[in-house]
Order: sequence, then C-alpha cells, then structure tokens
Amino acid sequence: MSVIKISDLRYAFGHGETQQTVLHGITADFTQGEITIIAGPSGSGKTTLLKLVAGLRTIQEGSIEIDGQRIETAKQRELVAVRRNIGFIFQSHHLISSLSVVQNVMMPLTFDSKMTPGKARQRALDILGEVDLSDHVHKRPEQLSGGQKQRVAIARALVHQPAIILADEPTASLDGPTGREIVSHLQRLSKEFGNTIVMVTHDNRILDVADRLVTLVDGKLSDHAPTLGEDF
Ligand SMILES: Nc1ncnc2c1ncn2[C@@H]1O[C@H](COP(=O)(O)OP(=O)(O)OP(=O)(O)O)[C@@H](O)[C@H]1O
Repeated sequence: MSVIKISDLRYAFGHGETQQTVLHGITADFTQGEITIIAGPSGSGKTTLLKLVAGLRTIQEGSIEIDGQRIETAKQRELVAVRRNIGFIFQSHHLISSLSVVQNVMMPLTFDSKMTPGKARQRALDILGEVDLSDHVHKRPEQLSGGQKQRVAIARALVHQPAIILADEPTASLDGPTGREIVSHLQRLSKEFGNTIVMVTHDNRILDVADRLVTLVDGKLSDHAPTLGEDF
C-alpha cells in the first residue's frame, strides 16, 4: 500500500535570473513498512525533498499525498493531523538542553489530549528501553555521547507511534559502528511497528538496511540497484 505518493513535484529556490530549480519533476511512491534510502550527490535536493514531504516547505508545483491526504490543498487542521503521523529525525537532533532525556522523549505526547502525564512518561521510558537508554533517562542531553543523543532523537521520533519516519542523515557526525547501531535500532523498530521509513544518507556503510534504494541526480529520482562500496 502506498503511504506517500509524490507526483511531478518541482521545486526552485530564488526568483528571476538567480532562480535555481532543484527538483525537476519527481514522481515516486513509498510503500507501507518499507525502508527507502535516498542517496545522491551533495546539493542534489535530498533534504529539500524530505522537507517538502514533511510539510516544512511549501509545495510550488506537483503534489504530495500522505495516507490519501493531499498536502498542497490541505487545510491547517488537516496538515496538523498529517504531521502527527510523521516522526522526524534530523542530522542535528534538536534536543532541548534544559530537559532530561525522558522529558525530551515525552514532548510529542504532550500534544495528545488523551495522554495522561503518567502514561506519557511510561511510554517514553518503554521506548528508551528499546534503544538501550534505560540507564540514562534522568541525564541531560549534554551528558550523553553523540550516538546516545541520536538514539534519544529516534526514541522521540517514534514515541507517538507515527506511521511514517523521515530521517535526514541520521548517522552524520557518528563513527562507523555507532552509525550502524543507530540504523539497526531504526530497522528493528520499523519491522516491529510496520513504519514506513524514508531516509536520506551519504553514508554508504548503511545502504544495506534499505528495502529500496533510490538516487536523486539532476533533480530526478530513479530506482537504483544497491552496489556495495559505491560512493555518493
Ligand atoms: N534555503 C535555501 N535557499 C537557497 N538555496 C538553497 C536553500 N536550501 C538549499 N538550497 C540549494 O538547493 C540545492 C539542494 O539543496 P539540498 O540541501 O536539498 O541538497 P542535498 O542533496 O540534501 O545536499 P547535501 O547532501 O549536501 O545535504 C543546493 O544547491 C542548495 O545550495
């Protein structure tokens, strides 16, 4: 089943003579429960594409449907509902330094009116256990290593059980083994909960976790047979 459907998506930065078209008509479907990796050269528009799907940039031309809801024509209320179904993991994890690990992970649940503080805390503790951080729940983010912070970001992205996870370079700034550990956690959790994951990466050491590998080159997306050792 198609969860994200992109049709003839075009996007440009700037205006007039300085206009730079980054996406030249992207058409793609992302299937439920699948991990897709988007690879491609630096500056090819991978982050821009992810931000458009996330609703963090306004669609200029073309369309994106998430769970049957058209994004470009959605009302504010409908967009909020769509975003609730998406977990974001970005390169810089944006953890709140004044909150503890468990409080950071509870954040997405505070928007859920049916969730009591006790239940939210228990849910956060459970997911922190899943990413092996049970011994660190009362620490502040600054007391954690880069890999541990990234695992907190994963826990926070997954705590409200979103159907879709968008990850932009989740292993950037991590060493090889730590990066692998991060994607293994993501892969395990996605298989457990059936999440659809779309991940942008330069890191060719993690390409094997993908069910599907696509490349973005010259503003176009194409399916790509994974070749180990290939450099992007
Ligand atoms: N806010 C912006 N204003 C103007 N141009 C931008 C902006 N953001 C990105 N660009 C340009 O759009 C192009 C695509 O950028 P984008 O960040 O989507 O690429 P990317 O494939 O994610 O790159 P990288 O792999 O280096 O992160 C680049 O040429 C970039 O310089």
